Amino acid sequence: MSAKLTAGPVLIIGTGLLGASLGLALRPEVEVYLRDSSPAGAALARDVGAGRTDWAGRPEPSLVVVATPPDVVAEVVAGALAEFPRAVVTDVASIKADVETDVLLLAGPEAARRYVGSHPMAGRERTGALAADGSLFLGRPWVVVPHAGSSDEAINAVRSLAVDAGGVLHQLSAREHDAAVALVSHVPQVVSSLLAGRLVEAPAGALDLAGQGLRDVTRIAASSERMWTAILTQNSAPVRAVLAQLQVELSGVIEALAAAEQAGPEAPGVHGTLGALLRGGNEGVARIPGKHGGAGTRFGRLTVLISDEPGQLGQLFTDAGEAGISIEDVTIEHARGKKMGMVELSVLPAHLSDLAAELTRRGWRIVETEV
Ligand SMILES: NC(=O)C1=CN([C@@H]2O[C@H](COP(=O)(O)OP(=O)(O)OC[C@H]3O[C@@H](n4cnc5c(N)ncnc54)[C@H](O)[C@@H]3O)[C@@H](O)[C@H]2O)C=CC1
Ligand SMILES: O=C(O)C(=O)Cc1ccc(O)cc1
Repeated sequence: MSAKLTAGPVLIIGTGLLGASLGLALRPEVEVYLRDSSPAGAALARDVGAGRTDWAGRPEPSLVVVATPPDVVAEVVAGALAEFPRAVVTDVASIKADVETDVLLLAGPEAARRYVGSHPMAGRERTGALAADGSLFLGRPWVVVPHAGSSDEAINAVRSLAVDAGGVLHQLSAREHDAAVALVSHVPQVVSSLLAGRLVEAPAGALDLAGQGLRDVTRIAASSERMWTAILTQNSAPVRAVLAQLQVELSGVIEALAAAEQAGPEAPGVHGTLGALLRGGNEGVARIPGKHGGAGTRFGRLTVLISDEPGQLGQLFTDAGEAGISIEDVTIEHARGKKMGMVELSVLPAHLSDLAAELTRRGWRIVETEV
């Protein structure tokens, strides 16, 4: 018996990162067909195991998932509604209101009863099937976005798809969705790109000093130009609204720094403005849900120096395991040009001092602990 709710076959149109990852997540229990405007793109997704390309003449898909770039999603959805008159059709585009309006216009209200938008909040900075990963959606929010005319059957099929892929269900209207992702996804992309853009002409000597902080806030600046220009222009009003708020606050910070420059660091208002900036950041970051989806868990962090030799990392994990302490997260930073690196282990704060003591006893060099 299939362990999935989705009966299939599922046709995935657009077999890049998202489409191929979804195929991998659904197979082998669900039969997956692949289609892409690039035959090489479809063949690549087939070769990574995301589904079959030789599906002509086989049973019609019961569900079509459109995973093309966002600017062509609406026309591809409308085409699928016409080509497969019994299938439910969804898409995974990062913006929803624009797509919904265009699908209703292109397909008409009757066919559009079989359309429900969706958006898995999971991705990577890389595109294409070679970067696909069947566990991409595990434990990540998956927003189901019905429109007023979506049928219950279509809504249930798309909710089942999200669950089968391992996602955590959320349901919002297209407008609610677009406002939410402007704040949590689209503006972060703009801010990350703006900051990373400042690095283009930075002296190499300055970049050599870069630490984890810069890497954290610029990771998504490596994202696809084509996809993100389409997302930003299709969600322009909500993104602009958040950026305008940032602009006001940024002007306040610039004014405070100008006052410090002219009248000294103790000039009236300077500490108040900068303190409010930092406090707001502390409060905001504490509200981001933890990796398991609940309220944000604050972990203690412990940084260990390791030499760049085979087996060091495995030994470190073994030693932590033997101390009976579960590692919640890990980041590794290699020291450029040196045969060593820093491993930052995140653990529950109550376990931090025990772990530090045990690792020190076993000969590890602890560089920093932070509650
Ligand atoms: N990359 C990410 O992190 C995330 C992306 N999304 C959404 O997923 C969708 C796909 O993004 P990716 O997989 O990253 O892009 P991608 O560039 O890896 O894949 C898109 C695929 O669609 C194909 N394609 C383009 N036009 C087509 C058409 N008219 N008909 C059939 N195939 C066509 C391309 O050849 C390509 O293989 C986008 O709508 C994006 O907003 C959603 C969540 C995360
Ligand atoms: O890399 C990350 O942190 C992401 O959150 C990726 C992402 C990119 C685009 C989306 O529409 C949804 C998720």
